[in-house]
Amino acid sequence: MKTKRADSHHQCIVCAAPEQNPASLDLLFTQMRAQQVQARFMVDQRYQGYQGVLHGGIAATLLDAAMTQCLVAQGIEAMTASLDVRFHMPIAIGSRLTVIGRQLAQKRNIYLMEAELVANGLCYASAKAKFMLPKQPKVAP
Ligand SMILES: CCCCCCCCCC(=O)SCCNC(=O)CCNC(=O)[C@H](O)C(C)(C)COP(=O)(O)OP(=O)(O)OC[C@H]1O[C@@H](n2cnc3c(N)ncnc32)[C@H](O)[C@@H]1OP(=O)(O)O
Repeated sequence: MKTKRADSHHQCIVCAAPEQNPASLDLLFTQMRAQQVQARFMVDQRYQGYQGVLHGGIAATLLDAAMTQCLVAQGIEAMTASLDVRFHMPIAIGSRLTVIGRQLAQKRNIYLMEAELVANGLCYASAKAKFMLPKQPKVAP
């Protein structure tokens, strides 16, 4: 089941429709099971850092987004409180990635999440993160 583009982040750099944000990576997540989502991402040369290699910041953004979207799909609009990324192998321009996010646990108001960037059955990057619901409005007035 495709997840809806939520009103809370309709101009999101990761998942907005291009008419809402021309710079969007235009990811569309699918809910695979209760606490897991995934999306496909074609690594094109706009996203490179070192020549021919996906920029690590973009890889981290994809991982963060998958975990966020896993919670959003459950109606939980939480903020990334901490993010620990491991870059296992360089990701070549031209790769077709599957971006997977899943929930591991909830401890009080903290959601423990993990995510992976996978291609050809190999995990190129992974992350663990903690998400929290903000007590205050998300952005300072
Ligand atoms: C494709 C889908 C895209 C969807 C939209 C895109 C969103 C993508 C995700 C993001 O990028 S969100 C933006 C990046 N993140 C932020 O801007 C978060 C900024 N930080 C905050 O808003 C707050 O610090 C936060 C909500 C994380 C926590 O604020 P609180 O006021 O609720 O917590 P507080 O600081 O009072 O601490 C409460 C408890 O949580 C604990 N805590 C806080 N941060 C923690 C942490 N990182 N890890 C573990 N514990 C933590 C803290 O120690 C404390 O423990 P105790 O109750 O035992 O004293």
